[in-house]
Amino acid sequence: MMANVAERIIVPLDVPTMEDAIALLDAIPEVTFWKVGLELFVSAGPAILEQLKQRQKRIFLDLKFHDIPNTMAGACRAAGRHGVDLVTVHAPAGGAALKAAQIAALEGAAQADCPPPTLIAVTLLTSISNRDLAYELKVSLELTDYATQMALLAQDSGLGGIVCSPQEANELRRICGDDFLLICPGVRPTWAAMGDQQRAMTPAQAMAAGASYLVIGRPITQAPDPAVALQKICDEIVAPG
Ligand SMILES: O=C(O)c1cc(=O)[nH]c(=O)n1[C@@H]1O[C@H](COP(=O)(O)O)[C@@H](O)[C@H]1O
Repeated sequence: MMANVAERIIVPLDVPTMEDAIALLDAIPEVTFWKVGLELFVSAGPAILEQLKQRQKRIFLDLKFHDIPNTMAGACRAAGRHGVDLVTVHAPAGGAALKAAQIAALEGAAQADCPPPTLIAVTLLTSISNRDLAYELKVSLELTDYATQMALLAQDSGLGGIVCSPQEANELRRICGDDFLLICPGVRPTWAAMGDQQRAMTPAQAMAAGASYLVIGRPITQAPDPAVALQKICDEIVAPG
């Protein structure tokens, strides 16, 4: 039971250097699924992916591509060649870009003779509040309606899933069905600081809402003992207090 729960937690390597990343990998060997994001990929490059493969880890390459179709396709083709499990794009890039990205990711994987990644689209960043959406981004839809439209755009474009807040997960699971991956960041145990997350839920609530995987960073990585924090989160998911 515990092993299954831990396997559904993706931990981001949100650190500045390869050395810091390796120190984190060594500190929590229990983590099976790691996320490589913008900070580390820009600093360390694809070499970090090799480190993860050597350790037989699953890899979420989170570079959140958002560009015109031709550029998205090129980036996703290159990502497909890395043999990673998940790759992110931004849903508001539009249907043509998402479709081109999906086709190109499969082409890249075939060229490199590796398993194709699952492409997932960010619906609306979990750092955006209801108020930000309306007043800064000038989106007149209700937040859940907007996230739903982005999720359906991703699904209709052939992608395998989305990144969404746990607050929308219940509704998006109902609408998109059981075979669609819902990856949920914006996860905070009651004992952790919110930081810049605006639409968060606890790990147990996020799982109950229908998340396929939780992305949990600072509550684990900034804890005095990351392994203890991970265990505490797993315990809280199995037996919510
Ligand atoms: O695509 C993501 O992973 C992502 C999307 C989103 O809407 N919100 C979000 O927080 N993330 C990522 O999830 C991680 C959350 O980290 P913590 O806030 O430290 O738990 C970060 O690496 C973010 O880049």
